[in-house]
Amino acid sequence: MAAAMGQPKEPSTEGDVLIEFKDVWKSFGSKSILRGATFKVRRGEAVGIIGSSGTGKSTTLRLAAGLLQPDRGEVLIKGEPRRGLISDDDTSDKLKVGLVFQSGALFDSLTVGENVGFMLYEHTKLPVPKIKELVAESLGKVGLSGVELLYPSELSGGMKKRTALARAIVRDEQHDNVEQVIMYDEPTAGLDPVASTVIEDLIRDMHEKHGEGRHQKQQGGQPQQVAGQQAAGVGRTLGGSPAVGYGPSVTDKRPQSSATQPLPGGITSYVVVTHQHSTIRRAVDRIIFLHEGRVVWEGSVDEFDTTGKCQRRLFACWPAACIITRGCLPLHKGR
Ligand SMILES: Nc1ncnc2c1ncn2[C@@H]1O[C@H](COP(=O)(O)OP(=O)(O)OP(=O)(O)O)[C@@H](O)[C@H]1O
Repeated sequence: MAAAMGQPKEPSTEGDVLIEFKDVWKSFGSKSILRGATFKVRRGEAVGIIGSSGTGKSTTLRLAAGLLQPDRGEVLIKGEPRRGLISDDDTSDKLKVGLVFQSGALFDSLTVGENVGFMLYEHTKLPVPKIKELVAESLGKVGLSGVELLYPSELSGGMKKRTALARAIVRDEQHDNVEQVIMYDEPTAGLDPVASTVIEDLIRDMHEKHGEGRHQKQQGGQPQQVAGQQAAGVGRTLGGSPAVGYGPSVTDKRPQSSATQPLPGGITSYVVVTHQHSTIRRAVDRIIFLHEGRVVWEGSVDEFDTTGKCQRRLFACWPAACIITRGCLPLHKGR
């Protein structure tokens, strides 16, 4: 169920910052895409990244997930700079950053069960029955119980997206209980309104049941597992090649902010790139507006509706291929 809309969670301490972009620049050939992007994702947040087509939203997610490296600037993971790509980076024992691709990036030649369990089959020594159990559990969480033996070609668009979600959250929490941020790249693109709603509510639900909702209940102290609750997690779903960089890792034992002490293995925060109003409405608390490679506005969904007419105009015309009034944006620079 979607949480109350437009109530941004704004954890206040720097200890709550999980991902930080500091003046990040990225070009592809002669095309300059990100030009000084700066923002933070904090513990407990549901963030939406919006902006016109080609402005660098997916590139931003790939940088955060360690699939790309910035040309300039830094991507900090819990305050530590990512060094290199995810495969040789050492921040993964502090925070897992999972990416759910727009296409789902499922392997057509593998069954749904094999797709969902891919990371566990390839990168753990778990016995097959255990993996099947975890896969079934994960599919159950996205409402797809019993489809293990189907192939992606037999699934509807919405089912493919749910399978991709199931793959993102499948994990063996006993061996991998690091808190995590999931990045969803246009999770509802191409779906009808009903199927979109299912995905939007799933995203919100998985976060609340397996991440932030559990943090709220904890009264400080050391991270602990809530009895009887299954932690959802994320393996990295990387660049169409989910084989990269998954494996057992260690819980971050550094001190955390006591107000929002994370439980291990939870979906701590998530970031959604979307062009869909409904996704912003149902699944997001805070918006980051990217334009021409920079963050030009940040704020809650409510603020986006109510602060100046400029934002309203942008929101109203977005996501159509509207022409963003150049003189308008600098008046409303992000805070
Ligand atoms: N690996 C790459 N090599 C070359 N160009 C790339 C690469 N990845 C992205 N680009 C280019 O960078 C630009 C930004 O792409 P990106 O996918 O980040 O935009 P976006 O804001 O997510 O767009 P959309 O909303 O249309 O998905 C595009 O022009 C794209 O063609």
